[in-house]
Amino acid sequence: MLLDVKSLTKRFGGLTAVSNVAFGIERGEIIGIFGPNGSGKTTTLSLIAGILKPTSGVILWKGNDISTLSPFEVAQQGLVKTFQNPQLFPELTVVEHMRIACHLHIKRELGINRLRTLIGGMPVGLDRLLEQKIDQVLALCRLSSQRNEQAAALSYGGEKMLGVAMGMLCEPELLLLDEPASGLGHDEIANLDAVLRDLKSHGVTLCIIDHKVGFLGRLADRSIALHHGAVIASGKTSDVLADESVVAAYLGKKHA
Ligand SMILES: Nc1ncnc2c1ncn2[C@@H]1O[C@H](COP(=O)(O)OP(=O)(O)OP(=O)(O)O)[C@@H](O)[C@H]1O
Repeated sequence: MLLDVKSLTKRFGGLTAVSNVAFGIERGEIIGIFGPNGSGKTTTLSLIAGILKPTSGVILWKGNDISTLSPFEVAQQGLVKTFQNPQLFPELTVVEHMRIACHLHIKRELGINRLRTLIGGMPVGLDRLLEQKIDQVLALCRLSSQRNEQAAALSYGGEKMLGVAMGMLCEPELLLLDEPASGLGHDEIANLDAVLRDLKSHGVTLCIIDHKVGFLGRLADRSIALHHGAVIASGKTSDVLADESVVAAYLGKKHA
């Protein structure tokens, strides 16, 4: 098991946002997390990514508890979270954003101590390697033709894809995606679907939260459904989406 979440609970004062959640992720799968607004999806991803600390429970990554690590340390382990709305610099180009995102890659490649020696400039060859890596990831994310465009010129879908591409430069083993399809049109969702399948075929394990049941229903091998912070169904995605309690949670009991 790559990731094993056990009895995960997060309280904000009197509100229990995540309640005793347990699930596992195997290498190479796409896992979907469904749930209506406020059901605890983002909180769960933020706990896994180290952005929030659990009130109780453990998060095992390859058997080691990572629940007390900082987001940076979690990312170094190979778990990277993308944001629903990536914070971009409007005047910087796509490729300049990618270069900024390379810092973690450099640290992993050379080790933190070696990074200190880079302040005076990169070792010969490393910059070329990084540019190659950037080109590969831009191609994978269908952003090559926009490499020299300013972020301000990107569509919303392009901005979100750049967020995914920047996450990919951290070389994730597990990429956590927070609502990658929200706000996207039909063609952009089809493009996203193709990119995420390509990432999977390149060996990246994906954990995706989204409201778009059609999109995630097609993509996710397995899913969990949350309601009021608790898991109400888990298993094969089609079974989870057909589950009576999941339908009731989304549409209200009288429609279920
Ligand atoms: N930092 C916080 N402080 C207090 N309450 C919070 C905080 N973050 C989230 N919550 C609450 O925890 C609950 C779960 O929120 P969360 O954002 O995880 O849900 P979600 O399923 O991702 O919702 P959405 O689909 O609307 O993004 C909500 O009631 C929310 O208001």
